[in-house]
Amino acid sequence: MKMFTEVVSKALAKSLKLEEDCFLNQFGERAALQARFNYYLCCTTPELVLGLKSHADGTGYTVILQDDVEGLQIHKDEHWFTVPTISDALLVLMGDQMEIMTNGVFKAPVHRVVTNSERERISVAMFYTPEPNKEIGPEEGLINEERPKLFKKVKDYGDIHWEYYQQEKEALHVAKV
Ligand SMILES: O=C(O)CCC(=O)C(=O)O
Ligand SMILES: [Fe+2]
Repeated sequence: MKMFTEVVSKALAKSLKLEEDCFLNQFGERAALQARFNYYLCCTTPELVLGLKSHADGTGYTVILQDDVEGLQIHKDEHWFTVPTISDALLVLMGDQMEIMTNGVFKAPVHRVVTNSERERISVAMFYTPEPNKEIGPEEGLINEERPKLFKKVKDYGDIHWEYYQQEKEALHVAKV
């Protein structure tokens, strides 16, 4: 997985015409990679019960492996879109900290998981987060007259995000200029 995050972080940097190690440098040598196994039971009233409430991740980015049962949905333009399941594919979902590092070019999508009455669902989410105590902030190359600096430097943003998540609040405004 470490190798995977290196490849992805470099590709993301190159796609924005930035120096390829810039995000890896922000994540730091001791960047954290934590896995969570999610098990969603069948639910007889899926219209009433969510598997996971709506949120944006506090990570740098999250790598998700889904089984063949749909359930993950992304919020865009006031609609929920179901993410298709593709066998053996890894889904890379931007987290708030990539939104900060890219000065808002990449957005951390709000997402949720719905339940279904016929099949249980399992997913593995790997949370890739900058190393503890390391300051991260917008890449200089993504700040200009048209796109002024949108975010301040922050550290341990994952902890701040968790506090807000518990209270059902979004945390990103804390990092806004
Ligand atoms: O189960 C999924 O597909 C997504 C899980 C998720 O969003 C999370 O664990 O933060
Ligand atoms: Fe998530």
